[in-house]
Amino acid sequence: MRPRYRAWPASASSRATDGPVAPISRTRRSPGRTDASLIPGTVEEAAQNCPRFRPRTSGSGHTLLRADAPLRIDRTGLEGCPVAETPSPTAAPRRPSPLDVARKTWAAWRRLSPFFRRSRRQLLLLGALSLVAGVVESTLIALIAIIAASLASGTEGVQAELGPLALDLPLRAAFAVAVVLALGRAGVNAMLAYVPARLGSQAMADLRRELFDAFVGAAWTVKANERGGVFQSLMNMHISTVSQAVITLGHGVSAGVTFLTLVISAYVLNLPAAVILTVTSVVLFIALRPLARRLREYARDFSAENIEYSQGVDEAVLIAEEVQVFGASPTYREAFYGLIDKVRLPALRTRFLAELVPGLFQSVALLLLVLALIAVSLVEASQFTTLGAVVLILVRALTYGQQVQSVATSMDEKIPFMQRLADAIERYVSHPQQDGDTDLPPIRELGAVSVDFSYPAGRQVLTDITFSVRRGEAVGIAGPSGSGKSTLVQILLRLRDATGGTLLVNGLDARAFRRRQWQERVAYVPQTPQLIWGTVADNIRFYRPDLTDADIEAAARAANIHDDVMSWPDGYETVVGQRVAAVSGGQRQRICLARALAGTPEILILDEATSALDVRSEALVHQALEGLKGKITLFIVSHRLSALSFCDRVLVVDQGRLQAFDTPASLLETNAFYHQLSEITQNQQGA
Ligand SMILES: Nc1ncnc2c1ncn2[C@@H]1O[C@H](COP(=O)(O)OP(=O)(O)OP(=O)(O)O)[C@@H](O)[C@H]1O
Repeated sequence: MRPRYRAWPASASSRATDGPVAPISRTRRSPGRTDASLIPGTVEEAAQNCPRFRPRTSGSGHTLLRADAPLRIDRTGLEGCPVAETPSPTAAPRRPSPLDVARKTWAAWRRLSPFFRRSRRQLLLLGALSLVAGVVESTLIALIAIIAASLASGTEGVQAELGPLALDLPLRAAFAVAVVLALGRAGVNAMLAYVPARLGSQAMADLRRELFDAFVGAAWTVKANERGGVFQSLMNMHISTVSQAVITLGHGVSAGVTFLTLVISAYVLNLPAAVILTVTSVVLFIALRPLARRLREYARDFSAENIEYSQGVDEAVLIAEEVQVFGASPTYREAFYGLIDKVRLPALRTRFLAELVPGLFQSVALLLLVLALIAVSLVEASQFTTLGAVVLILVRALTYGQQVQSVATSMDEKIPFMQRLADAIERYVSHPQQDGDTDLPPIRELGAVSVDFSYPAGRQVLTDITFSVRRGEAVGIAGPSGSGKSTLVQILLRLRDATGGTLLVNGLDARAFRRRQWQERVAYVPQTPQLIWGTVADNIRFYRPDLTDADIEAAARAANIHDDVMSWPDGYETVVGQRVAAVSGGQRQRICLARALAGTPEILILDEATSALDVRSEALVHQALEGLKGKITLFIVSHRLSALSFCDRVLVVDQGRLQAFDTPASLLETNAFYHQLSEITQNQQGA
């Protein structure tokens, strides 16, 4: 029996399912699996581990698996494949040694420190400002305490021993100094509020640029394997969280320095009280660390579930039209609600612990403060004025101590987001697009010699493909579904490199040539080209500012879309985009053809660009291609005889091998696939 293939709806991954097919994309990780007969992790991972599955991608972009025998998938995994390595149930996990912990902490810091590198100067500025704020505040607090004591005792002036300093001021002068200090503190406070805000917004913009550049510069293989919604979630939620982390760190530096300054002031004023305060804070900080560790675990779950959720949201937008037409089925609804619920619990736990830890710190700290004061009053009952100042400074210092604790808690909450962002940037940066360093000459001849290709986790998709195409030829690419046509196109576009053999340009290895020049000279129209939100002119120009309005119009004429554009009230200024009904599918295809032609390419590749069009739209595109024939080299992937018979020669690919490369007329006589295609077409036309 021939194995069957079927596209898999994303929502299906969350419910029990039977059948000989399984998705390898858009599936969910199953935490906490223990059953040795199931593979924990994504189905993609399962496919890599399990010889029963072979992956492929359909023309519609779905990634499918072929199973040799019926199997069952449910939300916990994939039944029937052995776990590659089953950990021994008796082996107790080794407790990490303090050295391990230190090493891990250092490694984690080294990964995360780049996020803060650019902020270092401003963090130093914050530290300096906080030092000033701390000194001003402790002086002000001590002065208030002393003035209050003087007023209570009815003395004219203000006299006190402030550690090594002896204070002797008239009351008015003391009031004036206090007002100046209070205003100064307000000024420093404003700066302390501004610097972290600036830090955060700067970090957000820098990180967005860095992630975008890393993504754009990454090899296509990495981007093609990225699950939907991941990049969006990284760009939005993760970067926002990391920028908040930078702000939080700024507040932490500020609170920490102010705390230390106040503690030092307390040391100067009253040593025993200060010692007790320091010990109290350190003990508290250490006692609350386990809770903070738990918080970090919850935050990690929160980050992971958020990615899943973003993926679901992304998909909800993609299939909005179908859902509108078919209605949201209870199963789809249930799957989406499942995503919402999966985020809810980690969000609840994370928020609860994030609020609980600082609150606990404050409550316990106040209790310990009372105990500390009792101890101090017993030791130094005679120095009531300085004792009053110390009490106020201690209370204030505890507020900053609590802020430091909440900063630590908040950082725990955010670190998993930072780790994930660092992972993604590393993933993109470590797989850059390869580039050549030779200038690309005019392309006289493009060919392949013994080209093989295998996807990383899959079988060989192309085998020993050899052909050569002269400049100006129109070449069709035909073959059954899954035979490797789109993969061959990706190699011609240099999106993927052949795993064996060579793509040749004028007899030289294509990898030697600069990619930028390749991109300028080799254009592409995919099956479902995307319009960007903007005018028709923007869409044709597509971020190439050197293209003039005349170039845009010429390309639109060549693509047979000019007349349509001119019939719209705003002409080339008509706003189009993914969700604008202003253009039909055929017009969209021709706008994208114009986009491809606007850069005056030497090679144009169309991957089933007319397969979704009606006969009239297809005829208009063919008319456009007719005008290009002989001027540029054309590669046209198509299942339609109308498109293929227009070509000079057709490459017939079957099961990854080149079956024939000949003129349409000869293929009709000699090639079974082409002949069959012709018969089907004739039957359809006759029907
Ligand atoms: N990203 C991928 N990872 C693993 N295998 C893949 C991937 N993309 C495609 N394949 C496999 O490569 C084979 C060829 O796929 P390709 O999309 O090139 O075929 P095609 O001839 O263009 O098919 P169609 O006419 O249906 O679009 C398929 O069997 C598919 O399973």
